[in-house]
Amino acid sequence: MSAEQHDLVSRFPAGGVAAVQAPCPTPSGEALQLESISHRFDTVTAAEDINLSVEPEELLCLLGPSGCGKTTLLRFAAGLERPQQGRVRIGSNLMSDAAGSTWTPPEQRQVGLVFQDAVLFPHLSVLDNVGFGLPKMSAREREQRSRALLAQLGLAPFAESFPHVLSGGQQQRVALARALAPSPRIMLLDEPFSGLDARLRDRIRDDTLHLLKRNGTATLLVTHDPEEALFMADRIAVMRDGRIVQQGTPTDIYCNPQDPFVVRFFGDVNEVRGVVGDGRVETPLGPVDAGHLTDGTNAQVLIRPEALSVEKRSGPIDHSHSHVLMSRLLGGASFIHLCVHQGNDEFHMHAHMPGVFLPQRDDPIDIHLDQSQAFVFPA
Ligand SMILES: Nc1ncnc2c1ncn2[C@@H]1O[C@H](COP(=O)(O)OP(=O)(O)OP(=O)(O)O)[C@@H](O)[C@H]1O
Repeated sequence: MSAEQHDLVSRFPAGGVAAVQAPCPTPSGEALQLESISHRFDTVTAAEDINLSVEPEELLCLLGPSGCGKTTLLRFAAGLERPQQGRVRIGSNLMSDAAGSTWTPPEQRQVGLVFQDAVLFPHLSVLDNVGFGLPKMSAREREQRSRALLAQLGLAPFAESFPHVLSGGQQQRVALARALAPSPRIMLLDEPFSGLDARLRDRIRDDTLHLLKRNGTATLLVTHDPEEALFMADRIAVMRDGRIVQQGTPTDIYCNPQDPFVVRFFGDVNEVRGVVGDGRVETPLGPVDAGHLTDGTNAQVLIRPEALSVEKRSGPIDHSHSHVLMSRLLGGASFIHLCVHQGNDEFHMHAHMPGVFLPQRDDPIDIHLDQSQAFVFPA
């Protein structure tokens, strides 16, 4: 537990949730709004004119590489840091305004905070940890609410246990239940699954998603993991260097990326350069529609490996034709290294094929391109 997290837990209950008597009514308008937020730490721009809102019941993922400013935005929402410019609203209430004197401390914001570490009270039972943020409820109501949340997370048998006997994943679920217990206006989750091993992480993500949706809780989730964002989010905001590069539904972001950074951030890509002619760019896999780019523009074409469909050709080994370099089974998909020919040029490309498809080294192949996963940008 970091010193700051210890302080937070001591200052206000439930690991960052202000104590409330009963579930809050759903606020009108956005659950959270960050308006024109800018902030610098010395020479680092952590936030540059950020405008972001989370709707009631919506789960918004802030996605980006380490150091891009995700946690800083979450801290502005929680009231753990004051932005140098801009405003923060929770529900219809102004929480902070850099231009004026408005400032609401974290314990009065009715937010639920969950960090990468569970930060439980070691001397309290699981049940009492979850009920800690509900001091104004009767003991009976508090117990009912806590047990109901524990049951939703499969933790009912551990209600009387103490945190030290729980696994890391179970502790993280208790932290979630505790943050949710007072029905916060918004849950702020900062990489809550990143300390868990892969299989456990998948289960807890799934449990968390269902819990948040069942409770209709607006949530801002910070993550650097694109798969996690796709799995969890109703909407994703992709960040880089303190700026939001693109925001939209997971399908928008994945299938209609507006910037090469967004394409690359979601995984491996095959890159080809060319010049737009007749509204297209010639690639070793055939012509790709250049969209709005005008003829003569130098272009980069980013092609996702799953856009390549590989078929084995019958016939002898012929290195003047596209062929297989190596195949690996990844589990649900196969990863194939290809030598792709275009005239006298050779390109090393990657293909993902569903299921078990493992052509041998040197096998001659035909390749079909799914243009919906090929994206053209100015070079
Ligand atoms: N209190 C601080 N003092 C100085 N620089 C800071 C402070 N807090 C954050 N920064 C810097 O601001 C930038 C954004 O940091 P932030 O923690 O918000 O990024 P992040 O995207 O959450 O990264 P990570 O995923 O690694 O946590 C980084 O360059 C970081 O070093």
